[in-house]
Amino acid sequence: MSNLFPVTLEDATLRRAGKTLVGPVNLELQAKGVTIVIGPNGAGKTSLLRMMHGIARLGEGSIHWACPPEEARVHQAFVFQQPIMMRRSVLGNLAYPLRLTGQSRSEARDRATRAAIEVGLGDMLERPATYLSGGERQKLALARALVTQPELLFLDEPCASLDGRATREIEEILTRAAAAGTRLIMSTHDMGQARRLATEVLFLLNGNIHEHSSAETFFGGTPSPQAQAFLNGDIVE
Ligand SMILES: Nc1ncnc2c1ncn2[C@@H]1O[C@H](COP(=O)(O)OP(=O)(O)OP(=O)(O)O)[C@@H](O)[C@H]1O
Repeated sequence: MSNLFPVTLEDATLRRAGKTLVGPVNLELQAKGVTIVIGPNGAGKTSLLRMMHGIARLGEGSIHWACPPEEARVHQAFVFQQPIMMRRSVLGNLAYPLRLTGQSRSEARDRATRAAIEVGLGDMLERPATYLSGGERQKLALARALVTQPELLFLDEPCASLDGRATREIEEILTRAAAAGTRLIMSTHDMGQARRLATEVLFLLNGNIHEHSSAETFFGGTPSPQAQAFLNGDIVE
């Protein structure tokens, strides 16, 4: 069970160059589940995730975690659409964050090896991360994010440029992480993926949350008219 939740956003707003990218957002997220963030291009999905994680500095309003903010920071991780790899082996990429938390070289190596096996990279331990395929890189990025056992994991379209097989494998890893208690907040353009993973949905329009509902309500036929239009593939503005 997470110590970070509930998290409450009060009029949280992100601005850049005089433009409001997202907000004011008022939202409370509970400790359990998989929150899928969807909406048209430019609706503010990435901006919302970055603002919540703290990579993008809040302009106005506030974000309250159930624990001190420094603690909340330590217990969360972020996976980007384009994974950033260190110029090290698969094992080196996975061991590095563990070394930063103070684990000994051999502890970090053992844990990193298990983490690689868990995501199906067990036979590539010594391969330079820069030699990996797109799907393998994203699995490594996920393993690296999960290896320190975060309570909350943000993911920004992690399967955007992956084929069906890699997408399925990533979804299996995410499903296992969620079952093991990691709270997931993830944006996607793939409505099939949203249906497969979501327990609740945040539907964004024009930088704001237009709808926050359970996956059952959202996909079960009773979303708002704009959300229904989006699900139908209509252009929504
Ligand atoms: N650093 C920035 N400076 C100025 N404008 C930005 C910046 N980052 C994003 N934007 C703008 O903010 C809006 C929201 O962008 P964001 O990437 O959050 O949307 P999104 O829903 O994730 O879009 P997509 O589905 O296309 O990835 C867009 O109009 C975008 O052009």
